[in-house]
Amino acid sequence: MTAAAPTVPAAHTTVPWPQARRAARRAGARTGRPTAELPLAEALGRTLAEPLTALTDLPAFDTAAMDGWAVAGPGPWRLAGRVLAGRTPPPLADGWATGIATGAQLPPGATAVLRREHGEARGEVLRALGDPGPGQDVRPRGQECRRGEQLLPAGSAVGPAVLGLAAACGYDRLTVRRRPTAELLVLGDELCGSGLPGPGRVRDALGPLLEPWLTAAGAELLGRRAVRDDFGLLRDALLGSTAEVVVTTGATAAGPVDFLHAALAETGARLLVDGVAVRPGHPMLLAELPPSTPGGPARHLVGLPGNPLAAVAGTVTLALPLLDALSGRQPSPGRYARTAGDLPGHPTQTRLLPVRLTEDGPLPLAFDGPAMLRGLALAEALAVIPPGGLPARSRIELLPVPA
Ligand SMILES: Nc1nc2c(c(=O)[nH]1)N[C@H]1C(S)=C(S)[C@@H](COP(=O)(O)OP(=O)(O)OC[C@H]3O[C@@H](n4cnc5c(N)ncnc54)[C@H](O)[C@@H]3O)O[C@H]1N2
Ligand code: MOO
Repeated sequence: MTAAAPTVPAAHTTVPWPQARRAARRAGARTGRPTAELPLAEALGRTLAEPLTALTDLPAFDTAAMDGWAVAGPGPWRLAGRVLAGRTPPPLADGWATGIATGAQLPPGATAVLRREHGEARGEVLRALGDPGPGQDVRPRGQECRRGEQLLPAGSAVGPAVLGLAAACGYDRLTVRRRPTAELLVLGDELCGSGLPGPGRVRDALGPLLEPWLTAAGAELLGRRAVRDDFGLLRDALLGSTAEVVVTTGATAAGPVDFLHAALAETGARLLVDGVAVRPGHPMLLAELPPSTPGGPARHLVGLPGNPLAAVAGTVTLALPLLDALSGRQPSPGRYARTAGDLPGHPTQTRLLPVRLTEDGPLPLAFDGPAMLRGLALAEALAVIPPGGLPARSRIELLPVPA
């Protein structure tokens, strides 16, 4: 039998947009995160749980920076042998030179590298076309870092460059934050998961959009479920989810079958954000769910409005800052640009506008209605227009779009 929904008004104690974003970050930062030690390739996209400290001097030995000759003392030199990369060379006595390759270890006693194009070898004698000063074209041991030196702080995102640096200084594994688990619940009887939309039927656009976006934002997605417009089914879906972050779409407003507020009240959830002064997306919400096991970690629910661009606004405002904090990432300083012309705003609410980025500044795109994705699909950012709008040449914040 279908459970009757208790009457819970969508209270919508609307907060300013910057405050909502901060609340989401704070909620995630309060939650302790377990760590995992993973092989380098698996650490990609995670966050460092500990500072990255050099395990060795870099370079680990005095290295030839150019192809040519390692020389000891001033020239001309007597020439003997050669050193290739990967070998351990014997010492070089004063007045001697030996052929050397870029990346090879400098022989003990060598004072510089003479580039091939700067020297002339005749038989066993090497002359310089201009004497190399001491240390010329040598990368001295420890030039980039010393063993034990901190290279990156905890909280740094692990991208390909961090993997390269970690490998260069001797890491096989990295200690990273475990990814927060997430589940996506797509609400709405009118939605269909395949084929053409028809009379009264709407294709679920948010499942395909949010799944990869949340994953790219650091979540380990446990699954996506379609939930019918039924109070009991929604309540049970919330109670049954084990995810640390439950993301719902739709049912945030006060329509006849918008059961999200009622279901949250029934599960004992605490609303942290209930309505935000932003267009689109104002009915978005953030709640703290009771732990799925007594004493377990805090869980959260992000309620995204059903209108697709409003859901995108909810994602950048609440879901991404929450996932960022849960992933242990340091707050990013943000991206900014200068506006070309005036950008009109809402009198009291922040506007989030899909824009293209041009040399002159961000340019608003057409088809930016709350139910539309056509503008967003061309957008390179969402521009943040504070209440009242922005005059030309203003600094404007840019938020990420799904990529
Ligand atoms: N009386 C009022 N009505 C509404 C208000 C309001 O302030 N007073 N706010 C409007 C705004 S703004 C939004 S946004 C929506 C939010 O509604 P819900 O979160 O309850 O979402 P639904 O009613 O379930 O759906 C709204 C709309 O979006 C379509 N939808 C839903 N899910 C999907 C999906 N996965 N893929 C594509 N499209 C989806 C749905 O079919 C509806 O057209 O409320 C307004 N109403
Ligand atoms: O917040 Mo609703 O976002 O505009 O359509």
